[in-house]
Amino acid sequence: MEVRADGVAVITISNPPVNALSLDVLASLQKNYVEALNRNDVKAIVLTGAKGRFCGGFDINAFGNKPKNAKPGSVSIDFLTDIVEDAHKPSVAAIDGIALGGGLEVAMVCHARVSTPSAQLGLPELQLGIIPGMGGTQRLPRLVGLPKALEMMLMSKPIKGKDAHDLGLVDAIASANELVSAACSLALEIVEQKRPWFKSLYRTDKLPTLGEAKEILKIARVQAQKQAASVQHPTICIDVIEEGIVSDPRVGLMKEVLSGKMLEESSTSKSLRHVFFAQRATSKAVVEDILLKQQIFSDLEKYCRHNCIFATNTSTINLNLIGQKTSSPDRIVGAHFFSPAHVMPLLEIVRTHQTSPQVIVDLLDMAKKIQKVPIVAGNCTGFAVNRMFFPYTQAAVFLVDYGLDVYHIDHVITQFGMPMGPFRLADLVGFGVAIASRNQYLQSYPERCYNSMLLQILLEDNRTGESSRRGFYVYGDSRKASPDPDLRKYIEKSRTMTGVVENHKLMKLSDNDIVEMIFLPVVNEACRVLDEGIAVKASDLDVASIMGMGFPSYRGGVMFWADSLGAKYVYTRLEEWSKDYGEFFKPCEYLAARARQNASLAAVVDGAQSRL
Ligand SMILES: CCCCCCCCCCCCC[C@H](O)CC(=O)SCCNC(=O)CCNC(=O)[C@H](O)C(C)(C)COP(=O)(O)OP(=O)(O)OC[C@H]1O[C@@H](n2cnc3c(N)ncnc32)[C@H](O)[C@@H]1OP(=O)(O)O
Repeated sequence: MEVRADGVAVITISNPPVNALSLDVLASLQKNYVEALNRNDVKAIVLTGAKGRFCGGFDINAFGNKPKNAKPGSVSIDFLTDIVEDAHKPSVAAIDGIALGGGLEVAMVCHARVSTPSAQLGLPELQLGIIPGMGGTQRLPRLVGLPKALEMMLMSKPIKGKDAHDLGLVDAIASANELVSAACSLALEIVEQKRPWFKSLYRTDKLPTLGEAKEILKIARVQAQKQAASVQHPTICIDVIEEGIVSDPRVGLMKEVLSGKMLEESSTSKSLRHVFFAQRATSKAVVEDILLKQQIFSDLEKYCRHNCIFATNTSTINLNLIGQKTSSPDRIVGAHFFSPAHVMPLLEIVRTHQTSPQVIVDLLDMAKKIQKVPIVAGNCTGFAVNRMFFPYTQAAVFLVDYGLDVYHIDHVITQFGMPMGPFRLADLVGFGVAIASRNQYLQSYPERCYNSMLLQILLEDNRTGESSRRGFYVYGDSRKASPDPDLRKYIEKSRTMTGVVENHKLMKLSDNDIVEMIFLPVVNEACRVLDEGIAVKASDLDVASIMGMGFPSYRGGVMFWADSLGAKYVYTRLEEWSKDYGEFFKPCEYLAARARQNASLAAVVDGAQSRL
């Protein structure tokens, strides 16, 4: 929320890629609204969406995952109607891109709407086997008339902003650049009583007489029965609309809430929501299957132009293998996005020895166009970021195997500045992915992997991380991670299987020692990445660590931070630990050379030839 000098509070919904109303977003929207309504420096409110999209509706993932104790109507009635629509300050929706489902419903709760001409406005809930559940069944007929509202809802048919303006659903049209300022001006005109202050729920000027309404609804029922006899939600939608016209719009709101809750639990809605996501999954991450990828690139080569770039978002398959069935190795390149791709800014552009410089330059250009931060990496298991960070979790698990507490380690690493500790991250990534990646590194760098049984043991007991609500932590309804006392038995089993016993020296490590035992092996591997030419320069690895792994930017990135300790100090610590705990900590030659010359890790020094 931003409060402008003219007294308008602009609240922006931001939840890429479609600004869906997740439970967190709804809670945040309500919190910001209450704050705006209470602030003396706020006269009016404008609600808009980030990145050219107002809102794609309620978060479809949230269906079936709502808090068990959620009061029916808490959003539709208590918040949207009683707080927003009945507020003593006007709200205006500034709509660009999309206002669909709950997104349009929230816009209709506002006292006016400004839209770009091409925006899509609609209530497509029936495509998901449900009905609008934030007041749309009551407000849409009162804004566009009953016949048009029935068509938009029963056909799930959106309309464009310019048509919505003709219908009276939208009060003004503006270009994308002028949208928010136009909405602010309109809001202030309402405050100054230069424009009417409408509450959509109570408008009647667009409604037909009761008799006409009953006739229109009767015809709609017949059509709904003809078009979709095997499902009930279209008829229920008509019943809810009718309730609000025959009785009272607030009674209609409650009927909408209760009907929506019942439909949400129906097998029809569960099936249609599955189809919604399944349709989008068909175009997805082709699995990490080397033969399938080889075939795809071989087929693409037959049909694409001679200068078409063949990029793959692989994170573990050797690129040289992917292009094996093509005669265009110069056009094969890796484009490794970090999950979630629509949020994480980093893009690893991975070249083989045969990738042409032009392809690299073209991808660097594309990266900028899609607002990503590119780093160029060489082709090896894990490329640059995942390669240098593979010791991160392994070092943390090593410390747990030898007696340290999982939750204390996560706390220390979070205090150091990471967004979350290695064990919370492992839960988020999921143990299946973590084990698959570890096996790749075991295969490529066996001499310096620490191979614990802990993850495997947890996975075998169906503890897969956050997705199964049990990993290193346990997870409640709100995704809150809580320590799990049961974890101890898995750690004991892991120690027994690997013959490891608690180490009292390690158990006395200071917090700073814990940070260094986890991050200095990462620095060591980053030095190898530089030594092998996988990364072009140390500062690229600083950017990669910050943007790919969340390393604290105020420490300059992983290599800059290591330089603040000094190559000699880093070398000495690793050398000590390798004597006590093995090859996992053994410092590489690149680091040794710089320690000898007390040089920066970014420096090119004589006498330190790459072993490649
Ligand atoms: C505070 C505590 C409260 C507790 C109680 C809460 C009670 C609340 C009761 C609410 C009742 C329901 C209210 C409402 O009426 C119901 C709805 O709003 S249902 C949703 C309605 N909206 C839609 O149906 C729109 C669906 N989406 C689309 O049509 C298209 O995605 C699009 C928006 C037109 C964009 O199209 P494209 O650009 O082609 O992009 P994609 O389709 O590929 O989508 C991109 C990406 O986004 C994901 N996504 C899209 N829409 C949603 C969504 N609504 N929810 C979640 N995710 C969505 C889509 O899956 C893609 O994901 P990816 O494949 O990239 O992972």
